[in-house]
Amino acid sequence: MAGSAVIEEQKFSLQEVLDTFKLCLSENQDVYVEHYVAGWRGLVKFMNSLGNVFTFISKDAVNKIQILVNFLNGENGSHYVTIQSMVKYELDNQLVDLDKRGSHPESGSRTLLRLHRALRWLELFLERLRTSTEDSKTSVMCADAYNESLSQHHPWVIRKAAGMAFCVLPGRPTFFEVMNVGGAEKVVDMLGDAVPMISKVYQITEDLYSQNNLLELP
Ligand SMILES: CCCCCCCCCCCCC/C=C/[C@@H](O)[C@H](COP(=O)(O)O)NC(=O)CCCCCCCCCCCCCCC
Repeated sequence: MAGSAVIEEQKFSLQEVLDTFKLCLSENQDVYVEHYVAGWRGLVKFMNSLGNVFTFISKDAVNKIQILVNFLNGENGSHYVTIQSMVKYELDNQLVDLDKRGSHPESGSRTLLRLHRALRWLELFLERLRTSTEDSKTSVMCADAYNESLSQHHPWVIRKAAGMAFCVLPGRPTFFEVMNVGGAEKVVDMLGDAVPMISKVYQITEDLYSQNNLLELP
């Protein structure tokens, strides 16, 4: 029949995105920048599918992803394979502004730190989502997770804008649908699998930054 050759578009699934974070860890627990960035790309895609109000948030994430990809594909790319090698390389070569913004305002280390802080928000939000009930509000879960983490690093105006974005988040049923994982039970299973993985990547990065005194990079 004419027109019946429907092109099967690869449907977005949050499961695949969160699986990307599993690929982040090397055998000796180093974090691969390539997969870290791929995970964020998928999250941005998810966020954009929720509506235009979220583009001010995703734009910043996209910008930071691009900075890291440029390093990865640049002439010193071999130093940017893992977060560990990136931090070492940038510190050894004085490529990081440590106290105030100066000649290296967009180092890999400070750029990744911004995503790292956002990963903590994600971890807290997903854990709330996992343990939520039918009448739980995504906007409240999202705001609580944000206030407990990322908001502490944001000025008032950003906190205000983020708060407004949370208010227009779709409800739990729509949210689960867009995740495209299956019914609520499946979502809970998937999150039970994904959250510990994300926590692990978060913790390894946190320890690395803490050991090198990099948690407050400007
Ligand atoms: C699904 C709802 C999405 C809620 C997202 C919650 C996070 C709210 C963050 C608001 C950030 C506003 C944009 C501006 C940020 C920058 O000022 C600030 C500092 O950067 P600078 O030092 O270079 O100036 N940037 C940042 O903190 C990085 C923010 C990155 C945010 C990425 C958020 C991606 C969220 C992905 C959603 C996936 C949800 C999946 C759930 C099933």
